[in-house]
Amino acid sequence: MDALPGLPDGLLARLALLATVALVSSCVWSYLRSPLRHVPGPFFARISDLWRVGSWWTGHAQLTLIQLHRRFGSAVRLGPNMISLSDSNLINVVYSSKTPWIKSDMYASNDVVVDGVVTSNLFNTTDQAWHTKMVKPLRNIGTVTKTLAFEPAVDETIEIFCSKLDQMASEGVVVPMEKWLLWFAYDCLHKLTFGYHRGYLETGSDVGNFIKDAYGGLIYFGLCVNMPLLDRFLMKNPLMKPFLGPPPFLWAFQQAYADVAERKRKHEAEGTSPGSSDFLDLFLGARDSFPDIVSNDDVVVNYLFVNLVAGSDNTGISLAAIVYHVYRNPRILEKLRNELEVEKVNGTLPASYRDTSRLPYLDAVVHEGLRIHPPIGLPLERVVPASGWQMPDGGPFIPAGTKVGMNSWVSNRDEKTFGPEDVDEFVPERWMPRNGESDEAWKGRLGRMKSLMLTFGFGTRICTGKSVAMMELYKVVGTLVGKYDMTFMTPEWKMENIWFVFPSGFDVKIQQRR
Ligand code: HEM
Repeated sequence: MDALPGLPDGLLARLALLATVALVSSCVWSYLRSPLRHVPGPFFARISDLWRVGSWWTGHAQLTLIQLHRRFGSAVRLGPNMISLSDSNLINVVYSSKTPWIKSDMYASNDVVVDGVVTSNLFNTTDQAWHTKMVKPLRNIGTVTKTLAFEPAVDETIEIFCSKLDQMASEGVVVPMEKWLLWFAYDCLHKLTFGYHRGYLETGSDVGNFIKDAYGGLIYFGLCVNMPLLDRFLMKNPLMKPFLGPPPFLWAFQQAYADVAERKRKHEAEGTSPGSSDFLDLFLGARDSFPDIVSNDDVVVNYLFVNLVAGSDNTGISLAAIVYHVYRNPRILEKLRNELEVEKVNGTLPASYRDTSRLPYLDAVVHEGLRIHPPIGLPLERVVPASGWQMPDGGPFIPAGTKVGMNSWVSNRDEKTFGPEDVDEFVPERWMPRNGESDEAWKGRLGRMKSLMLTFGFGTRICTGKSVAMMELYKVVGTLVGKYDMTFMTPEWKMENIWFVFPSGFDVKIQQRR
């Protein structure tokens, strides 16, 4: 083969040889000399992150990881510099609030580049000081009282959802339930964020392809999470700019800026102050309490957008998981209906948050769904701090800079915390008092399970939308179970793990109960 024009004869071949030698040496070093060599794991995972990319590619990386932990134990080497942990007690160490370990570089591929500037958000930032500052207004907003102010908007969305279900029930059509629950979650959070529905439920479709675009972004994120180097060669590479097109969600960002401007105009014209019926008003109000943080419209739009993207798929998938498992188990469905009837909660539908959140069996069902099918299906990575970390129970010393993560699909199946019932099965009874268990012992066990379930994250980076999400889950599950029967049209649903574990094939015919 001729040398490339401009390159001396043979230089290309020598460069290729040099690169191969460097790569092979790094693999051999990684395998033989790495300080992590005593942590067991698949052979290829020890030498290259490509092993993780391959596992992700299959679409069921969470199931592979469960199997790996059952084979190798509580610590598994997932990459040359990455360890996965399964012991739910270690959540308190890795995600501790007191001395937080920072998020790893896997999150950086979620940054967007706008006009050449890399922009982070609350979810993906690895800058702990910036996060501590930016999260303050949200912590203030996420109180239970503020969440209750959102309830009428959730009710309105449930009513639209039920009117569509009533219509589909009377037509006898097959309902792809996981899609409708996703549209519910997107519409509900859009209403809570901007004060109006985007129209997913009304039209029964993905308006403006927002959900499809979000899915495309997640595929990219999920790929780079496993090998962050790829992001530096792709999206964050200036040479790739001509091939990338406009930044994702450009039109949705423009719409968000227009919504903020319109709301400010409205308050000015009417002489009103921002209230608390949606996040947009809450953030405009937060400008007074946190003027140095919520300093301009860019910050407000950043908060609103991350809410929408971080919260919608998560809630839709969780709803689908809970509803699927309940309707697949007639015994559980019956027991839940009895509780709703005895407590007279199904007298008023949509079921109220105050009524539904105090029902122990509904609470058990919701937590069991969140435990067995958490929406996020890859480890939440953190970096071991400068002091290094001595693993417990005679494990090896893990040096500073190592990436360590827990996957909630794995830690939520930790038998020590969530057993002795079969941890792979949907058994809400694990959250209920056992025969002969005192009230005090049950409450202690319940509190421990709830605090060690990783579905919403933990510590300083715990989900800021948890109380809003829980309100949606209790109310929607309470309402559906009270109002509808479902007949399954497929033997089983399928799952695809790209970062979120999306279900498909939850096809049912529905009948109104009354
Ligand atoms: C069942 C539903 C939900 C689940 C399971 C869930 C789960 C999570 C998890 C695991 C994290 C932390 C990820 C990490 O450590 O890397 C997170 C962060 C976040 N979630 Fe959620 N989420 C849900 C709903 C929501 C909703 C409804 C909202 C908005 C109202 C929301 C907004 C956020 C934000 C803004 C963050 C970043 C927080 C920070 O780093 O300070 N989430 N969520």
